[in-house]
Amino acid sequence: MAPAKLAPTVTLADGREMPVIGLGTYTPGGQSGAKDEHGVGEVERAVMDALDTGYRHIDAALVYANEDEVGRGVRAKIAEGVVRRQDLFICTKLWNNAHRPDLVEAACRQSLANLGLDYVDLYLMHWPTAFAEGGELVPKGPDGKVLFSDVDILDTYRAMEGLVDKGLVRSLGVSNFNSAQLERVLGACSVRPVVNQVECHPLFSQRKMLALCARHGVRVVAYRPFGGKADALLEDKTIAAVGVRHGKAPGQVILRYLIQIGANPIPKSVTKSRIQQNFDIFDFELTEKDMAIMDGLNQNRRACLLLDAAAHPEYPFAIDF
Ligand SMILES: NC(=O)C1=CN([C@@H]2O[C@H](COP(=O)(O)OP(=O)(O)OC[C@H]3O[C@@H](n4cnc5c(N)ncnc54)[C@H](OP(=O)(O)O)[C@@H]3O)[C@@H](O)[C@H]2O)C=CC1
Ligand SMILES: O=C1CO[C@H](CO)[C@@H](O)[C@@H]1O
Repeated sequence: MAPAKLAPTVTLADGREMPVIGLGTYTPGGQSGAKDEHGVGEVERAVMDALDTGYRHIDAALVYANEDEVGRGVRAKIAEGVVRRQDLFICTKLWNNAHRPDLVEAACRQSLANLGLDYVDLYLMHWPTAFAEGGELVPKGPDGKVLFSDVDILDTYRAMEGLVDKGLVRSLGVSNFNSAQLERVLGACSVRPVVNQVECHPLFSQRKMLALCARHGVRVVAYRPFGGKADALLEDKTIAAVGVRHGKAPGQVILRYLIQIGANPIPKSVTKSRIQQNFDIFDFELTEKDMAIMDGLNQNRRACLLLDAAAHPEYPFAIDF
């Protein structure tokens, strides 16, 4: 097989390189997702298709309950000689029920065991909201309310810093942090967070977060780049019209837009043709006029509300950004 053409990379604040686009792996339902006739899970297959296509950046999380599939896909392509571990950028995330400092290393080791890898390139605090520690991913009381914990985000982050010293993790970052939470970490850390992974798409373009992150040398990784089903961005006529001028599909216009505003999208797909389409965005550029049209779609509207944490004192979306 001819070597795949790779995506450009951005240099993170710690000097490491991150491919500007990654593959998302969140499938509602996680591991229970479809398997093919050979018993290969849809996410495992998607990861293999993505690596064949040229993706080198994969976004995973413990809570997606499919790190094992991600790992199998990655290891299969390493074994085939399609990729080398050192050329990959694998991200995974610490879940809310393991924020207590003494639990952080075990949670990271669990992710590494699930993935079958010795280290990840990026480890994120998934949400800034600690849940009650222990077994359940979303622990609930008898009244059905989510049980929280009062572990401070700085204590969790400091424990994550220890993972870098131990070689389990190359870079650190956060996710779903608002401006105050991000600046608090930046003001107190010894290992700087290089990424804040947040929702970002044409309806929620995150210009303020992008500007803040740029000032601090933090990259914005754009999750839910297509805005979610309810928003039907992929069927939006304005975006489609921009695409027609470039011979590109709406999804490609959206991904290009995100990259041109300085965000790094991680579109999820388990469909080979879409995985390929989403990667085929490096042969065109949106013009200033296209960008103005796309900017005009912003409604400051989130799709991902993290409702399980809505009553948490650190709920991130209670302030402007
Ligand atoms: N940090 C956080 O809190 C969060 C992180 N994430 C991360 O971001 C990733 C992406 O976000 P996600 O919520 O999955 O949503 P996306 O915006 O990536 O949308 C995924 C959906 O779009 C479909 N799709 C993908 N490409 C195309 C295409 N070219 N044409 C038409 N349809 C397409 C997929 O279908 P199909 O798969 O069937 O092809 C799937 O239904 C996640 O997978 C996860 O890794 C997401 C949410 C929160
Ligand atoms: O990463 C994630 C994937 O999507 C979920 C549902 O919207 C989020 O809750 C979560 O943060």
